[in-house]
Amino acid sequence: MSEKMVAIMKTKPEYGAELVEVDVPKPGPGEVLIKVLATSICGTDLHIYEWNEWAQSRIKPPQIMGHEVAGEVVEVGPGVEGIEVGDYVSAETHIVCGKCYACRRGQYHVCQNTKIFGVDTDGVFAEYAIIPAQNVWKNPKSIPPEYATLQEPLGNAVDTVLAGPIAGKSVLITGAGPLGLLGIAVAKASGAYPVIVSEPSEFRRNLAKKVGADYVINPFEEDVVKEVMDITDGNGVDVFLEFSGAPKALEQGLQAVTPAGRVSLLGLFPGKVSIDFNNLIIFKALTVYGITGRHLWETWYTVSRLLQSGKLNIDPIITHKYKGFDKYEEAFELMRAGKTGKVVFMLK
Ligand SMILES: NC(=O)C1=CN([C@@H]2O[C@H](COP(=O)(O)OP(=O)(O)OC[C@H]3O[C@@H](n4cnc5c(N)ncnc54)[C@H](O)[C@@H]3O)[C@@H](O)[C@H]2O)C=CC1
Ligand SMILES: CC(=O)[C@H](N)C(=O)O
Ligand SMILES: [Zn+2]
Ligand SMILES: [Zn+2]
Repeated sequence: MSEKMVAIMKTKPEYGAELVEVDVPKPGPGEVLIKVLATSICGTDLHIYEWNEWAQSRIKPPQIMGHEVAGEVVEVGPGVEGIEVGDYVSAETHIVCGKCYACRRGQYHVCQNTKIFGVDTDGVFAEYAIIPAQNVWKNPKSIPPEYATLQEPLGNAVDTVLAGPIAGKSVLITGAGPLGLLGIAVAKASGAYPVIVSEPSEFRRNLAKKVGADYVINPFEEDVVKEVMDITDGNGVDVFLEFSGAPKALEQGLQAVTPAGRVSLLGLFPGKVSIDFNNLIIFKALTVYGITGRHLWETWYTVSRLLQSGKLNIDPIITHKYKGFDKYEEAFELMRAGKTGKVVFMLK
């Protein structure tokens, strides 16, 4: 193994990133070193690349980017047990403390001391990467690296879709970005029908149909609520899954969900949102879930088994696969333009 490696690094507190050559890191106590086989871009990486307000408040350059990964363990640090050189792994991004009130209640996804690797530490957009041993997830060889790297965002989609009963339920999904597209795949694999998707981008509405959406709506040109009512004989949908972070979509979904229906909210809104709570939530007796991260480790088992079942139609979602990191600027610009589903860097 060479002592140097290539990495995509946020080198400066400004727009963009650089492809740099750095030392291959050594795993410390409780850490493993992996050779990266595949890694994929998350919307959060785009925020860091664009250097938006949130990124400026959280990221401390210089720092290697990226947090979605599949790789092979090449070195194990002192004190690590149960992980061997050669293991094929992915990683949970939330580094949790195990000591806080949330962790002690088993609610690790809302650990009050969460650190996120690739956000608060060096990440995985590199030939090799350090992963805390407590965050390592072992993959079966049957899951190819380009799927295995998507397990982390698939976990967000699984927690959103499967927060309540879904088989045989009518569903509205607002937002068919990478996460909404994964949500469509999970909903269809889980027996939902019809799955109605509201998405302003034609490119992404077409992707939604390829993934299995039964109906697609352009919210900028059609009346979402009317379309949903027409499709559901005036009843509304049983389940509303919000993946856009658009306040208008939230309001439309709350109007379109049937009384006593279920709502899962994953999308992050640009700021405070004004909602008619009395008429859209309380008098409709809705069950509303806030979704963040992944339940550890239950969600990872669900994601892995869904992938192994072969029922998740995620091939159309992987719209761009790059060999190595050389075209990383093109990848980020295409993502920024909304012209992608998931973008994967293959390093095998
Ligand atoms: N809660 C959590 O743990 C996490 C939340 N997120 C959030 O989930 C959301 C989805 O993530 P990505 O797919 O990566 O985001 P994205 O920004 O790529 O996709 C959002 C989609 O919503 C669409 N959209 C915009 N306005 C709309 C409207 N009025 N109606 C319907 N669709 C509309 C956009 O065209 C876009 O395709 C984002 O807000 C992201 O910040 C992402 C990761 C974790
Ligand atoms: C911050 C992230 O983007 C990450 N995917 C998460 O689930 O927290
Ligand atoms: Zn992410
Ligand atoms: Zn904790």
